[in-house]
Amino acid sequence: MRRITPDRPWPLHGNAGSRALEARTAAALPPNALMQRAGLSVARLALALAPHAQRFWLACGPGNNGGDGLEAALHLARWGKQPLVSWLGDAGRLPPDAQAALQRVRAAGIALADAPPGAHDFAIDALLGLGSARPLEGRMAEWAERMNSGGTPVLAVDLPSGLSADTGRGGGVRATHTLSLLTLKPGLFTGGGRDAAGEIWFDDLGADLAAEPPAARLIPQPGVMARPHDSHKGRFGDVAVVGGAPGMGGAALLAASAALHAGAGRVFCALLGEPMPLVPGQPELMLRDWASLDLAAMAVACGCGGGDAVRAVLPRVLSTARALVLDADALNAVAADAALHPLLAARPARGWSTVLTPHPLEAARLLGAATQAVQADRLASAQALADRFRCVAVLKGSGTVVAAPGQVPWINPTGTAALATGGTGDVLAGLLAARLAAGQDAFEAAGQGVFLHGAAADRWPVGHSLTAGALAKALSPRASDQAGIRQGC
Ligand SMILES: NC(=O)C1=CN([C@@H]2O[C@H](COP(=O)(O)OP(=O)(O)OC[C@H]3O[C@@H](n4cnc5c(N)ncnc54)[C@H](O)[C@@H]3O)[C@@H](O)[C@H]2O)[C@@H](O)CC1
Ligand SMILES: Nc1ncnc2c1ncn2[C@@H]1O[C@H](COP(=O)(O)OP(=O)(O)O)[C@@H](O)[C@H]1O
Ligand SMILES: [K+]
Repeated sequence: MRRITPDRPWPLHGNAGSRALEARTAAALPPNALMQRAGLSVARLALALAPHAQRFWLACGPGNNGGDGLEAALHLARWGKQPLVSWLGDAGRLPPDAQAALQRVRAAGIALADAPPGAHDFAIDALLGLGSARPLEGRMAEWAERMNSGGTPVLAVDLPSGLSADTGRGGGVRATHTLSLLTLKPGLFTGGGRDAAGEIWFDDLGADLAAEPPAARLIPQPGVMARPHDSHKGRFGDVAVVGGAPGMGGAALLAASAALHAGAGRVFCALLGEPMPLVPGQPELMLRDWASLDLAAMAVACGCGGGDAVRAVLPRVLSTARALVLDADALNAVAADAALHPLLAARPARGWSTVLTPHPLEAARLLGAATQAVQADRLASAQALADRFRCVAVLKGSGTVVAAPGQVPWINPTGTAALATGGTGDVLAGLLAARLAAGQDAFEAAGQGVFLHGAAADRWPVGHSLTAGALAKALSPRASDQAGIRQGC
């Protein structure tokens, strides 16, 4: 068992993959062994998290997730703790493993209540796991609410009850810790999952994770891109930011600043239709008329604050830029103008890379769907975007998803709601363009870029508000170096 950190590209398995691995693992073990392992693991983590707690409330549901809770109660009782078991199952309809656990609990003389205890020191949520099929209601909803408002730590068994393993939708219990069993589930890391799950722990219970293809992977900590002594600015590539329509120049300048701080060799900025401003404090930026830029020789970030003006430049951008990040108004223009789609679709055949960086509303426009539908299954939505436009799609938000045709999607474990402030998306676009300019593969650049963008927010000092301008400056490779980001992926 271990706490999950982004030290490797952890495979994530959804409901079907987890069930397949469960069947495979259980088949190689004596009856009930898997659930007994699960129960022991839950009890050990509960004890480690709260060594001085006495009263452990175990809220156990009607299936095997409840069975895990019952097995945990047996261990806690053996270790001299007081297990307070509330159970809302039906003995006649229990699956066999949970039935065996119930008999063992009864044989041990542990009482089963049909209501929560009056007081407890620690709560274990074993109401629902993979079998969660509909929103919590009735007693289950009441018990979940009791855990949420109980003022104690809450350890969710396998999943916070009500949360979809596949999508991170739904929910009910808001755990402080989740012990994911057999597999790590994508729903823990995206959408509502990160808020519901708290700190994530994992026990594979002996499963061979490689035996089942993952639905996604967690982005691991990238290594620092080496800058050899014998190098010059040409080696790190040129970035051009094309955007910043009247009144929105700041967005383009933020992207340009991010590209600069992320290590691009030279950064050009073309503001659409606005007189050339001076950029105080950022003299390194080269402000140019967009028509004068040799887009074929640069990585281009297009659309940051582009307004309607970006529509006019997109045909040339799409048919000349070899490495391209499309953000914000460029995405809205693509969504609104089907005539641009063939230009976008023609890019992969020319060996050119494209990264789309929509937030959920922009993704919804591109897919012709509602934002809610996009958020309801973020992995599927990102994959649909990638497949439709044959590019790398970065669906932003909590647990950003990075998808590409024929690839296992990434989910980003870094970043917080501190990023929910104007301009941080422009910063991401500039950062990704800098990585493309350095010659990185687009899928890898997108994955590593979103990781570093979120990581910069994660190490933001408490009490200092995060602004996009300051975030851009915190992207320097040395800043992540100081935070110990050294391992390769
Ligand atoms: N079979 C085994 O030996 C093992 C099972 N494991 C556990 O088993 C879990 C999966 O077990 P199950 O497939 O039995 O599923 P669950 O225990 O998650 O729930 C299934 C039951 O809940 C009911 N249900 C679903 N949604 C409900 C709702 N909103 N309100 C009320 N009832 C609802 C279903 O009708 C069904 O009776 C995993 O998440 C994991 O915790 C693992 O620990 C590994 C070992
Ligand atoms: N709650 C959150 N948790 C993690 N990351 C977030 C959260 N909210 C926003 N972000 C990140 O902040 C950035 C915001 O981008 P975007 O919505 O395009 O903002 P803007 O258009 O103002 O630049 C994205 O990288 C997104 O993933
Ligand atoms: K649970």
